[in-house]
Amino acid sequence: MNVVPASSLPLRDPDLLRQRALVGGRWIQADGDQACEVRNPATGALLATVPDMGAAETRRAIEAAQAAFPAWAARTAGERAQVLRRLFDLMMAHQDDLAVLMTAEQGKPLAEARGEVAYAASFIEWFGEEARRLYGDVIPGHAAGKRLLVLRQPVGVVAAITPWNFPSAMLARKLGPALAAGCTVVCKPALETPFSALALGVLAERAGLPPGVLNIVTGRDAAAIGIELTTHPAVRKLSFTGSTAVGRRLMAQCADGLKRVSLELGGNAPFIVFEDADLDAAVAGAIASKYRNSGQTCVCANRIFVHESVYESFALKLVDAVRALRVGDGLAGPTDQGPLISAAALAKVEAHVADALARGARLALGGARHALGGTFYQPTVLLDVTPAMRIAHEETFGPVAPLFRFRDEREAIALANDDQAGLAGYFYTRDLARAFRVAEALECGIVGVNTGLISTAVAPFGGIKQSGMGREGSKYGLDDYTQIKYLCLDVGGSA
Ligand SMILES: NC(=O)c1ccc[n+]([C@@H]2O[C@H](COP(=O)([O-])OP(=O)(O)OC[C@H]3O[C@@H](n4cnc5c(N)ncnc54)[C@H](O)[C@@H]3O)[C@@H](O)[C@H]2O)c1
Ligand SMILES: O=C[C@H](O)CS(=O)(=O)O
Repeated sequence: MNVVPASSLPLRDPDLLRQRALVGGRWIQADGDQACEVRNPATGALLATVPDMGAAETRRAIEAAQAAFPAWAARTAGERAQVLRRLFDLMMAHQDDLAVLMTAEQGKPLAEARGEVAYAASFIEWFGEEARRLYGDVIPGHAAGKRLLVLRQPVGVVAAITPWNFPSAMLARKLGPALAAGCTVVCKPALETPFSALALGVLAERAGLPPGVLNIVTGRDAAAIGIELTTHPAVRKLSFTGSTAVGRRLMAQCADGLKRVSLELGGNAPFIVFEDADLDAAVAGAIASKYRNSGQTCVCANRIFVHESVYESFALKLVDAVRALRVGDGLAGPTDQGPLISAAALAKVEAHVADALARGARLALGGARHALGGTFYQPTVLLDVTPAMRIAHEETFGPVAPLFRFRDEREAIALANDDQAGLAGYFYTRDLARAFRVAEALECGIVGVNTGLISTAVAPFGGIKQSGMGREGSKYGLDDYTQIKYLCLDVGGSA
């Protein structure tokens, strides 16, 4: 097996590239020493391997997390906060190496990868601070001598399953609140992108996280690992980020054990350009929202609705901006767009474009595989798209901007809400009254008004309808990892 030696990646700290899983504070192989290959999606080169684990190793990871829970939960909030602060500092100190690992395994531009590392680290920082403010309540008694207290306690062992598109941030968005609350974690990263998670495991150890508090299992049989994570009685909560189909299945698997579940699922974000919009700002917002991570983003603009009176001028401006995007291998030089994660992802993008063109859409730019080959796809703009096309109701997860027309505000809202997804929505207008009307009418969990970038650790991130439940980030993000305990004390009547 011609494994690309770790030294072939420009890492200052090669130890961050781990080819072992983390269970109970030990870096281990799979029980049968079998391993999975991980390849660079930009070049197809073999990067390294990770253990091909299954139910047995996952069970041991859960047992390690269970054993570590009492001591970690008993640490003071300040002690947990200090460990999280050290982890934040280490992530930022190793930002460049973590970004190289991410671009190598996921393909995103290096600048975006650096940005994701900082974004991921901000969740660790934010929840390290929030750990100290995990307040309860004292409630005025309902009867003489009664004293009522409300405690917020950690839920216990948390199973975290994360996707490949933001391999560091999607894990940190769970690790931050879970560890801050006093929970312990068993994480299963996507097989396409395990190294970002494993590198976080290395830094967590260096930050002083005790053995067994964070466990990371890898393997090609996600279903087998998932069944263990969703049915083992010691797991009290599942936090999942990924497709709606898998989220639905995992929620069902958690039902028998009545495990707490939070789901960050698929999106189909509308991006509405009203007739009074600042078109240059709207184009900049559309580029930022649509083409970030080559369109492989849950909150990216998946449907762009433009008022008929500005449709042509917006389309011309957008095409000019998309034409300037630099496509390439993020480790070979400055780029704005990388490869898609897999051949299957490429096929879905091609199918959406073909279906739209077959049903009457016009191609304004792109529309074919990129000359770089592999899974690179040309940044694409489609015109005259209608709700009859697949691209209107399926998450494309690729660099394709489909432009729809609308006549008035009522129609725009109806078109935007005509979907089972409800994660993010965006619109551009200069009218303040309209901003509130439309923001309140959109059926989604996150709304960007005159901006295409909404993601931050300080705000609640999550969707409604088929886009999931629960929120990650913000003070609300702790709710998913804590449970309320009510104490009723009878301290006796007056002296
Ligand atoms: N809402 C959000 O915050 C958010 C963020 C990122 C991605 N996503 C969504 O994730 C999807 C893309 O990511 P993906 O392709 O990795 O999604 P996916 O659902 O295929 O995989 C997500 C994770 O689940 C694992 N998995 C797959 N089948 C499983 C099973 N049966 N049991 C246990 N684990 C299983 C995968 O190995 C991976 O780790 C898109 O739909 C995107 O919108 C949502
Ligand atoms: O893909 C979904 C991620 O949540 C993207 S973001 O970076 O959090 O916006």
